[in-house]
Amino acid sequence: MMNMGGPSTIPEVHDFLSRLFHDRDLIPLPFQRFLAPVIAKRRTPKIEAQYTAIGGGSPILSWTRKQGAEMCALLDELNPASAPHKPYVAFRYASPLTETCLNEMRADGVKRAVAFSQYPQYSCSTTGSSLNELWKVSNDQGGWGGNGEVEWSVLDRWPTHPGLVDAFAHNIRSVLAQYPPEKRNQVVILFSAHSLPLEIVNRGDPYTAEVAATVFSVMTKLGFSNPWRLTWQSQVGPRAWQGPQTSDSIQGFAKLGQKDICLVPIAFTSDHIETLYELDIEVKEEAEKAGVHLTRAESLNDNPIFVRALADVVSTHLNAYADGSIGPTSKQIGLRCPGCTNPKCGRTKEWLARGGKPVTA
Ligand SMILES: C=CC1=C(C)c2cc3[nH]c(cc4nc(cc5[nH]c(cc1n2)c(C)c5CCC(=O)O)C(CCC(=O)O)=C4C)c(C)c3C=C
Ligand code: FES
Ligand SMILES: [Fe+2]
Repeated sequence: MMNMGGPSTIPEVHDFLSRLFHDRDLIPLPFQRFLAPVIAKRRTPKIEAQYTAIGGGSPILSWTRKQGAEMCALLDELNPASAPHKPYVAFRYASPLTETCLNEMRADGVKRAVAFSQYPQYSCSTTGSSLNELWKVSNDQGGWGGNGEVEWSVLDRWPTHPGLVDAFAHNIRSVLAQYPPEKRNQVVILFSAHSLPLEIVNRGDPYTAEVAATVFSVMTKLGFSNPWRLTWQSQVGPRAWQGPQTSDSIQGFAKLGQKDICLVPIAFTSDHIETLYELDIEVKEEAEKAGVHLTRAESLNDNPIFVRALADVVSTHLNAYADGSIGPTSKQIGLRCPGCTNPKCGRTKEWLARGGKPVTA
């Protein structure tokens, strides 16, 4: 289960930010090795305060472990032929890192594994970075797992999986049910996803289109019961990012007289500072000042519909792989972005297409 991860405790915040700012797949900086530590150090107090405000750390590891355990219990029933199934967590910027994950798999003698991205929508800056890291750690000198020790397949995206869409629709309906019937279908459903720098969007990154696909599937499931928009949050730094921004959009709607808004975080499946701090504290305060009554759909976390969806995504993949109707990767992952200049992408994708085996002469 691959994801970015988050600091479970306050003392882990600095190392989390340091790894994040060192990642050239996420943020290519000039003089990265010198600038990354400086920016990470400067940003640490602010981010520590945010994690303190949400209870002293990111809940992502505990949610991921719970999701993994429940998903595998379901998988043992659904796919007895490949049982027992066991979840391993590989975070990009926080513990447990890819290295720890592979060491655990090695100790357990794992021979078959699915690299399962926990980002439903694919971006080269998120899932792509995690896969590049998997290549690096498993292929580096002394690394394990990248030379045929493990038969790998990849679940790189699942933006419109019916179970995922159902889980989002269920959480939205639960919030709408709290409104009086005469207001219920007037509430604006405001889907909010983490933004991307426009350089990445314009390189041809699939993320914005896949997020829009999730949103459209959820609205289809809801029978287009309400007006809706997709907006983008959490931009950092001076570069241009995909807009419109979530907070600006709420202010814009307020000016237009639209004062009932229900926020839906659509590109991350567990709670994290961007829901618990940015949306629930910062954005909510600004909205209230503008006279907007803001509600939020719960994150998917351990929603049973969502956990069943995770099991179904994997089960369907295992069956299709076993009967030969799919290979180790999706067709889509083989196609690099038209503007890609990152040699790591090519190397990782070729290795994954071989199911994690070395090149044979
Ligand atoms: C699908 C989700 C995410 C995308 C896409 C994404 C892209 C992206 N992020 C940054 C920079 C930062 N992100 C930070 C934290 C953070 N990012 C996401 C998700 C996505 N990011 C999450 C869930 C979190 C919080 C982790 C948690 O609490 O569990 C941070 C650190 C916080 C801060 O300093 O503000 C930075 C920096 C870029 C540049 C980027 C696209 C290239
Ligand atoms: S940046 Fe998208 S494939 Fe390299
Ligand atoms: Fe981010």
